[in-house]
Amino acid sequence: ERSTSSFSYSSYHTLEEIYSWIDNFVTEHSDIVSKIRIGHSFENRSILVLKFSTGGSQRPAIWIDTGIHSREWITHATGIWTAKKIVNAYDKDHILTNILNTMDIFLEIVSNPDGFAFTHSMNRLWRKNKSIRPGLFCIGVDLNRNWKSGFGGNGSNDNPCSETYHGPAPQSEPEVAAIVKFITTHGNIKALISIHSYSQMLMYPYGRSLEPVSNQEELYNLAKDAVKALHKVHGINYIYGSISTTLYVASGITVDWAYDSGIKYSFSFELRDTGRYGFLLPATQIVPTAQETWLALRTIMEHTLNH
Ligand SMILES: CS(=N)(=N)C[C@@H](Cc1ccccc1)C(=O)O
Ligand SMILES: [Zn+2]
Repeated sequence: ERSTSSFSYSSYHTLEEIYSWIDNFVTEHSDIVSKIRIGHSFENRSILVLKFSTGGSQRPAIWIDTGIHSREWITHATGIWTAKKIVNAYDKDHILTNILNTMDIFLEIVSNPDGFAFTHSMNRLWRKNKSIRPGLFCIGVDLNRNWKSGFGGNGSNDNPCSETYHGPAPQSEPEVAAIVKFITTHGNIKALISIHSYSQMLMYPYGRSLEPVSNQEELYNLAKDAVKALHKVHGINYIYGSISTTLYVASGITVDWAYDSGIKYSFSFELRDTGRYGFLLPATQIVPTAQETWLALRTIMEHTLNH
């Protein structure tokens, strides 16, 4: 259909539905949103990023990705709701308006399109991408272990059949290479937020080691403020801290690469829930989850704007 007015923000959608929503959304809000194709997936699907901008050129920017793990459907749904929230909040919410009057926001909703299509067609719990290589009879690389920083270290696996298989080399996967190229070429990304599910956690680097990052105190306090803002909405509790101390050691991850590339405000969310439904979170929780997550995202973006 031609407009987003019939699109349900409280339902899960297929890849095709999301891509056509993106086209309609950009058409309807062309004054503030544009679509950028930053690359293609292993199976040659387009990798699309929404750019929110009120002017300028090469403004300092915020990067947000959802759906790196294809089975984490709540993250794509939260990304879609957040896109709609940004266009509705501009000129109404003074914090978001201040952010967008100075910075751009880049939002990649389907960061693993091949895996996402596969969760709809064959295997709802598929996590990795769908890359295949001669001589290997297992499919897919974990796109949250394929980054250069700490590549191949503890908390990643060199077995292609593992759910945390890191791939043959850093950025070997086109889905990761596309983001690296975009962020490196842009050169003015000030914050990166990579959204996963589930566990209800807000974390920052490092994952690869227990060593604290240089601005650990600042990130800890920012995470605390963000989690407090989130809690106010529906009373949901998040824990927060560095990845390695809060969850487990994980190597070759998005936020470690971002941090080591100079993006000092790098965070990873684990959205709802804590295990009752897990990856199969009911659609009735999409809007509540997105509403509370927005307050945490806005807190991080506001801090980035002011520092
Ligand atoms: C349940 S899950 N796969 N989203 C957990 C996710 C935790 C994590 C997030 C960010 C950085 C490092 C590690 C992962 O293992 O990739
Ligand atoms: Zn994940």
